[in-house]
Amino acid sequence: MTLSEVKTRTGLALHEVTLTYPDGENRLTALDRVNLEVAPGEFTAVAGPSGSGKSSLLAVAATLLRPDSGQVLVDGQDAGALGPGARTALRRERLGIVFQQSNLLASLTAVEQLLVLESVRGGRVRTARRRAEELLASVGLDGAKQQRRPHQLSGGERQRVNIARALFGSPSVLLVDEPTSALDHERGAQIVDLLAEVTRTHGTATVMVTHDRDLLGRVDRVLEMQDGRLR
Ligand SMILES: Nc1ncnc2c1ncn2[C@@H]1O[C@H](COP(=O)(O)OP(=O)(O)OP(=O)(O)O)[C@@H](O)[C@H]1O
Repeated sequence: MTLSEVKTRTGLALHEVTLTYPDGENRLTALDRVNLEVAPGEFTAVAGPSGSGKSSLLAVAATLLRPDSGQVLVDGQDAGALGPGARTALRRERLGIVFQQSNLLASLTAVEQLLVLESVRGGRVRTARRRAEELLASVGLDGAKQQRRPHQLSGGERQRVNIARALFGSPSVLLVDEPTSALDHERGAQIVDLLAEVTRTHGTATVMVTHDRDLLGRVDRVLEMQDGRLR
């Protein structure tokens, strides 16, 4: 049994989360008493206008920003109650993050993008390589493409590598920021369908932030962000 199989998975919960930023003399409220629960295997989209707080919501859920008040629970663990080391461990072991901008390393092949995480963690290379290859194949990248560097892949293929990399640590929670912004409609739809599929097969509690309303029919639930409020 692997470590991931013994994880207790309850997904993501935000309770009454408020986040403010400094704004001259005042504070700007980016998140205003936000409540959100996403169960394992559930794919939730958060839509809303520019500046409504979507990226702030993801950053707080990713435990990268600490809210002014309220709780962020990942598999029932209160991120705010953890010290920096334990919070980093929580992020590494339970959270998968797909950023808007592909932040793949230019000099590494697709398979190495995943393995670099494993060498940081000190795992066994051969087992890790097999897992990386299987994951890349499962998101639609065949053997030859797994050996390509980012500039030799299309935007959609790079996004597939990002998704496989986010899944590599067997996360409970998958956070995805505007995954289709660099893609045309058809390729964007394929990426959202892929996210729906990995949410089912990997059982992740998935939250996707998006501007693209045409894609919202493909998710389990759509929530609207407006002026820092979620409904
Ligand atoms: N580091 C920061 N310092 C001060 N204000 C910020 C900071 N980051 C975001 N904001 C403000 O917080 C509010 C929410 O921003 P956020 O980036 O979360 O919105 P968004 O919905 O993701 O927008 P977009 O769709 O344009 O990416 C905005 O008014 C923004 O100007």
